[in-house]
Amino acid sequence: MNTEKSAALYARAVEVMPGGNSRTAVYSSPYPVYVRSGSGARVTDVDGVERIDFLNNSTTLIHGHAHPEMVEAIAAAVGHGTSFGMPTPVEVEYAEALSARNATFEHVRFTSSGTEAVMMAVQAARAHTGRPKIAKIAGAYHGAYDAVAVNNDGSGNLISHAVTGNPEGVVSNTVVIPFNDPEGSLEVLRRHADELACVLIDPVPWRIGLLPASKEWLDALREFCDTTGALLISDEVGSYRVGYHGAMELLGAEADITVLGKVIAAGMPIGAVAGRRRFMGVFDPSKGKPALPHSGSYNANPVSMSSGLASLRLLTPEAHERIGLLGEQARVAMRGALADAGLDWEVNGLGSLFRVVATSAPAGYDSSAAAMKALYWKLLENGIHVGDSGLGCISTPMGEEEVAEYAAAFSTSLDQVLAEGRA
Ligand SMILES: Cc1ncc(COP(=O)(O)O)c(/C=N\OC[C@@H]2NC(=O)[C@H](CON)NC2=O)c1O
Repeated sequence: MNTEKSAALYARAVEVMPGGNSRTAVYSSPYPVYVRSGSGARVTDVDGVERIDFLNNSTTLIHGHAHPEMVEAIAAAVGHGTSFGMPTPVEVEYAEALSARNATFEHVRFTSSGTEAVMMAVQAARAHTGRPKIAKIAGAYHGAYDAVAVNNDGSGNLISHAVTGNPEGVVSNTVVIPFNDPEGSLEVLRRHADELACVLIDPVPWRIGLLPASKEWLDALREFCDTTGALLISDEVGSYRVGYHGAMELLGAEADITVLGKVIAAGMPIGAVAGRRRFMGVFDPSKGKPALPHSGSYNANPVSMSSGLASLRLLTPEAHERIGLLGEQARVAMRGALADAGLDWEVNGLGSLFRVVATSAPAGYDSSAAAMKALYWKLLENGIHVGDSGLGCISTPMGEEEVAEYAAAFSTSLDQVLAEGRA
């Protein structure tokens, strides 16, 4: 596989950036493949190699690359100015459209990333309740905010290990609960009940396997929060795309506050906090100094707002259903290829999201992760881009042809990985 130009770019990058990188998720060893452009479901790298993009920037690009309606909306917005020290009409229009997506989105507020939206949702819960502690799922990822950068690496154990440098004063206010384990979760939550501001969950947490939350577990969390006054926060930055009204509605549950990002603008920087009025009131500056002041130079900038409005217009119930069916086709095809290869790996996901979970190391590989990384590179050689930890998704420009191409490449790449392990 020709990656000469990527190698040359990386050699320059390491001179001016730590490890030549600005985003851990896009680093690959020995160096990442650099992309030149994207169009629809396909991307072209700097060496001219075209691939079908099933990663879509960590599932953000639900309408693929350079969708004509998205480009038109963003270009028109840019032509009138990229940001202002005043609100713009499109912020109101987009807030109305987003609020209409779910009955619990009574009030919405915009940020420029999912990380910021998680941070503001947690701070809102702390401001509303006056309590310091938060609970999160063991192993789940919620972005870079230090209060949630605790036990977020997919390990799943209940030890509150944290990212390097996270101070004890932060880590001690974050407790972790076992995913989809009602009794185990309640045992932890009851121990901290009078100090808990919120229970923060991802209803389809990708780092611990991309399995959906069970109704039993969600009901147990809902009842705990109703009883103790802690807020139930659903972080749907990644999982919102599983249903027109979002993941919690699809799973038969309700959150007090929902965090959104990625697909709600599908390409421009975005984050959103959407919740019941009584909880969002901490942000309200119209009745004197707000309990929780919150600003950000690009919050609700008209380019992101226009991108968001275009994305929601394209995200119809029919579009959701179609990409959900294609997601299931991809999951079934991958399970068949793994069975044919004699591998016990899992294929999980919901709707248009999927993830291959390497559960064992094939012959010749010293870990399942090493085999997964080998599969990532083989798929790149075979014309497919998907996450190096197995995460992938369907975009609206895709059809059965792209899924068939993916299935064929997945089967071929799997055989090549196993053959190399045996060699
Ligand atoms: C549930 C959830 N909450 C918050 C965030 C942060 O949003 P962001 O600041 O807009 O990236 C995210 C962001 N990205 O998650 C997808 C994926 N998750 C990851 O763990 C990796 C990083 O490590 N491999 N990179 C990714 O982009 C998220 O999934």
